[in-house]
Amino acid sequence: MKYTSTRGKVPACGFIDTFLMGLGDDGGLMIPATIPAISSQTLAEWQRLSFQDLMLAVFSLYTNDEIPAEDLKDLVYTSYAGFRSPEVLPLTKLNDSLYILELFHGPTFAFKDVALQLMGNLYAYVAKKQNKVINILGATSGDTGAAAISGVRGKEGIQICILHPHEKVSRVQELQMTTVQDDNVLNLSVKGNFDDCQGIIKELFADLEFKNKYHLRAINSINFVRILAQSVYYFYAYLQLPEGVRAGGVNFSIPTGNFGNIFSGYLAKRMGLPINKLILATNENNILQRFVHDGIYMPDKFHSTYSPSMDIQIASNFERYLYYLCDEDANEVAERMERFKAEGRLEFNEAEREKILSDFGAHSVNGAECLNTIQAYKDRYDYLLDPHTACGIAAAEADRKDKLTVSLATAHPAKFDEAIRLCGIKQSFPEAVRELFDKPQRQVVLDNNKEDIVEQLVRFYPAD
Ligand SMILES: Cc1ncc(COP(=O)(O)O)c(C=O)c1O
Ligand SMILES: N[C@@H](CCOP(=O)(O)O)C(=O)O
Repeated sequence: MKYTSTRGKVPACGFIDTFLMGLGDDGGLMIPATIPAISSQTLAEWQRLSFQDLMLAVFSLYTNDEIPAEDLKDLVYTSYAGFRSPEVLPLTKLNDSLYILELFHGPTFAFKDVALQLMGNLYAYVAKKQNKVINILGATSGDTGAAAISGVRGKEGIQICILHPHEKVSRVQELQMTTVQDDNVLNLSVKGNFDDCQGIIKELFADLEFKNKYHLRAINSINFVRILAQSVYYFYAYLQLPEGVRAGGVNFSIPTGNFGNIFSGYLAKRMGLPINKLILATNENNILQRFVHDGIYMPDKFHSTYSPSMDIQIASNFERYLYYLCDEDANEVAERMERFKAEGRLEFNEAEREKILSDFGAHSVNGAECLNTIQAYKDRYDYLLDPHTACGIAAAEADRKDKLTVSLATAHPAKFDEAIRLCGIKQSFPEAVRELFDKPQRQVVLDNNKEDIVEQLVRFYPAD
């Protein structure tokens, strides 16, 4: 398996080089040159697999034996040993047509742990085996940062710096990141929003001299390994459904911000998983819902919402979908991304709009609908949704009512008690969350200014 970039200017490379490169060196996003096809017979054989073994089965189609099978097995089993559920990601039935896949049983209570525990171990493995310097640089609206830090804290040969938007993450998210005292962790709290943070790190990754001098590595979903690891749970959810129930294919509803999670579902679908529609749920930051319904991709005013992790305008992985929408024509993608940069919008033709609507459903959930959904599901099922998951559920109800849908629960409600309390619900926190409130914090607060951020990075990262 070789990997290439959506903009076509990166020479074909292998799995580990793709992992280390993160953002494509031509500014595009890395993707497999061909997507492996999973036959219905293979899918049937995967039925018996645990989540860990399914992860191994999927990864082995992509890793070119660059990681010996025994080592990969070790990495995978170690990564999920700390999850609080024996199934790792349990599937809960709410009613005959609605299931919830709980992705929040990892150490930081969000779906990001699924990929980032593994990526943390993989970085440590590559640092040791290939004697590589691993200086991770990431941007977060709250969850990626906490999960990435948890995946690498204290690990030899790895430094991690995470930018988060100052006072725009939940209290628990902030504490999860900033109470970590390990010397290999730096938290920069930037007076801006997530798009500002992501914009700065993308500029730094695109500056190849800086990227190479400081050995910058990515943990955000610009890194293809994030996408790949997340694609596995779509297979896992499907295989856990009773055969008779899933016979006509499955819809997935996905709370969406950076388009990484939903693109992982799209990858699973292209591999052959019988997915009918991917339902894209946004909050008021609804650029992606407008893209699906109006055929125009154009950022709008930034909104602070009850689901802060999805307060995103520029969705990184949109470019990966664009690549497939353009029939894998990298020159066309490069040209459209240039146009987007110059004009701030992209418009799609009739045929493309039809294609988009055949892949995705979409619903934008406002604050009242989000809180009403949390209240309704507490009353109806005694099930407490976090506000992001509530957006996914509201979208499933709006778009696919009574059609078999698996809704992804992307975070534990304890991370977003601000919204839960507004519903008049008092929840009890898991011990690992409760104890955060007594710990000292460590972070540097900065203006939204690239030079100040670079100054911090240069001081923090070992260079050549
Ligand atoms: C809890 C939660 N739900 C949903 C999302 C959106 O996922 P994505 O950015 O992959 O679209 C995020 C952030 O990524 C998140 O932290
Ligand atoms: N919601 C995310 C934003 C970053 O997304 P990523 O999937 O590209 O890491 C977060 O919680 O940080």
